[in-house]
Amino acid sequence: MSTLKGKLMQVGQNEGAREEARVKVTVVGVGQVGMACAFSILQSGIADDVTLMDVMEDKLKGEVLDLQHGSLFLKTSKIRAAKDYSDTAESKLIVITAGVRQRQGESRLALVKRNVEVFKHIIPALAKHSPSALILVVSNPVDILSYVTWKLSGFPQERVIGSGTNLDSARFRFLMGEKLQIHPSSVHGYIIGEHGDSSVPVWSGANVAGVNLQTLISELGADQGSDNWAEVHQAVIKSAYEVIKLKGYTSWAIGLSVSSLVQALLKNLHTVHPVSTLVKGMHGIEGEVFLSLPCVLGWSGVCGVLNLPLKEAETKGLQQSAHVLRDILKDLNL
Ligand SMILES: NC(=O)C1=CN([C@@H]2O[C@H](COP(=O)(O)OP(=O)(O)OC[C@H]3O[C@@H](n4cnc5c(N)ncnc54)[C@H](O)[C@@H]3O)[C@@H](O)[C@H]2O)C=CC1
Ligand SMILES: CC(=O)C(=O)O
Repeated sequence: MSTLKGKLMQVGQNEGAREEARVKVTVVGVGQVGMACAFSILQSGIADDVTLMDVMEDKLKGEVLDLQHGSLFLKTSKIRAAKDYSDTAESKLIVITAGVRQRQGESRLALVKRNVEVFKHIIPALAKHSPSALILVVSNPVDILSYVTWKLSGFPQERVIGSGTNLDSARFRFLMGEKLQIHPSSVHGYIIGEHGDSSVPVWSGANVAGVNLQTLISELGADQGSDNWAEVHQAVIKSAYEVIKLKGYTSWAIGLSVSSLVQALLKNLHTVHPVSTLVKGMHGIEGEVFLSLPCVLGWSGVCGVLNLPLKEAETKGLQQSAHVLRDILKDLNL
């Protein structure tokens, strides 16, 4: 007997093609950050298939259903829940947000032991089912967990990317913009190093429309500066602590920032973003460590790392950041 579908239309020969996603993105962890990332990625329309995964089955089911009910307003043909790792197979990009988050006043680095254990479970399985994927790590401490992901996946370094200081740099540009009353997209500046307390502001490169701000105020960023610009970096460091104190977690800004990275990667944009990558051999850093420097992002992952002409104090700050992270890495038994 003919089905309603059969009566409604001539079914094409390649009917199954809708099932074959060309660009599949898996988001692991459907907590506050995972859902903000998933929502921003869906809004961008960049993926044909967004697959979500979590150990909390009901929460996962509920989140996926809720998103599916919004399909009418989206341009992603498949939104699904992964029952097991095989459902994540053939992902082009995997965003990892699984794990615990900071409690009020807790540092990102304090999460390391708990989240490394989570990663030991999930990374080998994800890598097995999507051996050609790019992995974008968001869980904290993101620099440490990017290194852990690189080791556990066996992937080449360019395919493991940490969201790193992309968010810190967005906060930096927002805060500088507030002081100058200019939109953040027109205020340029990078935070490099650890996504966290030892991050380094590159004051020497801060500019608006190519006008280097340190040529206007040479002490820009120094404690004794006229406008107290040093407070801008302090505010960047305090941002997460402040938001966590007020609402319990951070989510929207990281979701938007991850979505912009996902677009750079999947659209092969070759745009430059401060993300966490293996920096061994750069700026006098000898050991294997992931931290953020401006990277060119495209279809193959990190396509290049910029050689920033840093001032001496900035290089020292970056080396100190590397030292903080190396100290933690040496205690991990991977
Ligand atoms: N890199 C960055 O800039 C930022 C990173 N984060 C980090 O993102 C992470 C997630 O934060 P939230 O979403 O707020 O936490 P959350 O507690 O709301 O969600 C975490 C989710 O991970 C899931 N999960 C735990 N173990 C899992 C496993 N083995 N497999 C699959 N899912 C698993 C949990 O069930 C939970 O749903 C934290 O580590 C947080 O510190 C948060 C904001 C910014
Ligand atoms: C929690 C965190 O890492 C952030 O919002 O920066």
